[in-house]
Amino acid sequence: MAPRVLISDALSPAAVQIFKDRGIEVDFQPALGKDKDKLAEIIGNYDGLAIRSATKVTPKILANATRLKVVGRAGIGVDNVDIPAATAKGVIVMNTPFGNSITTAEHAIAMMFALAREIPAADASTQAGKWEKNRFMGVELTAKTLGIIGCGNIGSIVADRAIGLKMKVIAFDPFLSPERAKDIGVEKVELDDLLARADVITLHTPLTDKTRNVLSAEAIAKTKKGVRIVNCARGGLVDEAALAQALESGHVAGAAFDVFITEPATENPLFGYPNVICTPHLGASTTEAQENVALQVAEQMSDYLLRGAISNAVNFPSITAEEAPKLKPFIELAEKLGSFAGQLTDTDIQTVRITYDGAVAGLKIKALTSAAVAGLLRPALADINVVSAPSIAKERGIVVEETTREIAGDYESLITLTVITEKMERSISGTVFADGRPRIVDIKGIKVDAEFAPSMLYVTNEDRPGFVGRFASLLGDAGLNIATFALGRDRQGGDAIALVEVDGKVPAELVDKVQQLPSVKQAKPLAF
Ligand SMILES: NC(=O)c1ccc[n+]([C@@H]2O[C@H](COP(=O)([O-])OP(=O)(O)OC[C@H]3O[C@@H](n4cnc5c(N)ncnc54)[C@H](O)[C@@H]3O)[C@@H](O)[C@H]2O)c1
Ligand SMILES: O=C(O)[C@H](O)COP(=O)(O)O
Repeated sequence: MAPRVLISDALSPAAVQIFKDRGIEVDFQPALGKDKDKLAEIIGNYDGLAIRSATKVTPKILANATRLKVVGRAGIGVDNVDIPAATAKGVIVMNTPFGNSITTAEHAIAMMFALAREIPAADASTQAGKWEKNRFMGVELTAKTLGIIGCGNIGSIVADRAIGLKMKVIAFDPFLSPERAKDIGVEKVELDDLLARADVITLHTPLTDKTRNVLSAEAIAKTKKGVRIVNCARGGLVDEAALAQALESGHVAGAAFDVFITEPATENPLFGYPNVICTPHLGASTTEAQENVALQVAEQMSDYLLRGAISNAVNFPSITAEEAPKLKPFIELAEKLGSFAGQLTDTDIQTVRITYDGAVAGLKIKALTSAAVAGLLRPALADINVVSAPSIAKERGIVVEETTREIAGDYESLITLTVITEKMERSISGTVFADGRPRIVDIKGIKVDAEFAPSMLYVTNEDRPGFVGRFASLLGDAGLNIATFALGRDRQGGDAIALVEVDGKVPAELVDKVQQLPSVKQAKPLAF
């Protein structure tokens, strides 16, 4: 069945065409994002959801999203998506981190000019027939100091444009390296220094617990009298009420805001001041940027839904379209090794150790580890998948350790999964043969050679004569046909393992009977 995607925001129709061209069914309902009840009602019909900032992907929406595999944000900020809830549900969240950066940087520069020359007010006055030539006295930007808070993709483009305008650019960004600052021609400063020196301050950070109210009343009080403030990043970076007071007192000469604490902003403490300019979250709204982000998100979502390739996901490592087919059989192996161990482990798991030997060590092991953990926990938690597994393991206090050794041993690639509980430590190893099928090659240090089958019986016993005959008779008496039979032992008369593939489900009574055979230590049905 072809995957189905819902576009619930005003994306460029270019996205619709991409989905169609890739063979994906698409519903384009650009106003639906604002109707959360309707969205919750229909989201269960879709494998993918493409959004901008109007659609809020809440736990309630996700709870109804039974088929959803991917949320694609045609833009940068994913603060309208509950990432932990999406991850817990196994939904990939991806964005397009660069497609609208230039456009947004240009909006910030436009806002700075509009503030410096009071263009909106002058326009309104002129068109009202007033010709107030003496009312509007602007400031020149050349040689002024621009303070950038957050000098990432957009901040550094703003810096580049401002340098072109002959401004002095200073930046506060704890993650900006001195080398990068030098490369882009900005002076890296501390926040207080920026506040004291900047004639114009522009914000370009995401909204996090650390950046919320980065321009608080206290910070605004430290700014230069006559400062102008531009926010084209996120509402909440500036304390709007404190800024309104500073505008009132004349300490701040003007403010230009594209983003607000509450959006859509129909009322706001900043509204009504003559020296405030507001736009309705238009930073990314140019034909070019919207085309970029729509095309990119549709390509990324299609690649994931059709080929398992992951790019720009905020909750999973990237997997390219070339890597995806190489990873696929090892993801299956890792998940099945995890499942094997999970079906045999009844007590609380403390640690999972996964070792990658040989060629597999060169692949994206994060994805393989996630698959192994998903397989391991699935017997206890049916809904888990590779996306949600790491966070669920963390939540349960399970330590996940990974080791890679690129030198191959007996096999070109080998994955060994070790589960440690309070009472025991159990390891199982597997590989992928040339036919692409995963095999079990070692259980608890005992060599075996078996495929993972839909119905299996796993038996550990003491290596004594007579076991195989009695065991096979019990299966025969129960009318259960043996498809394959793998045996292994650590030494003559030591510990032995039988891994048997059978046609049909293993009845519980049969498991009890096998368990009672002399020399049997454990009998357990397994399903893959
Ligand atoms: N108005 C719009 O329409 C619009 C459009 C695009 C992006 N945005 C927003 O613009 C913002 C910046 O986007 P970007 O693509 O440049 O992001 P980015 O991740 O490239 O850059 C963000 C920068 O902020 C810095 N930062 C993080 N925490 C900080 C802190 N505590 N103090 C100072 N700096 C800090 C980071 O180190 C990084 O360099 C985001 O909030 C994004 O959502 C808005
Ligand atoms: O984070 C972003 O990309 C911007 O805020 C743009 O949001 P929009 O797509 O709703 O215009």
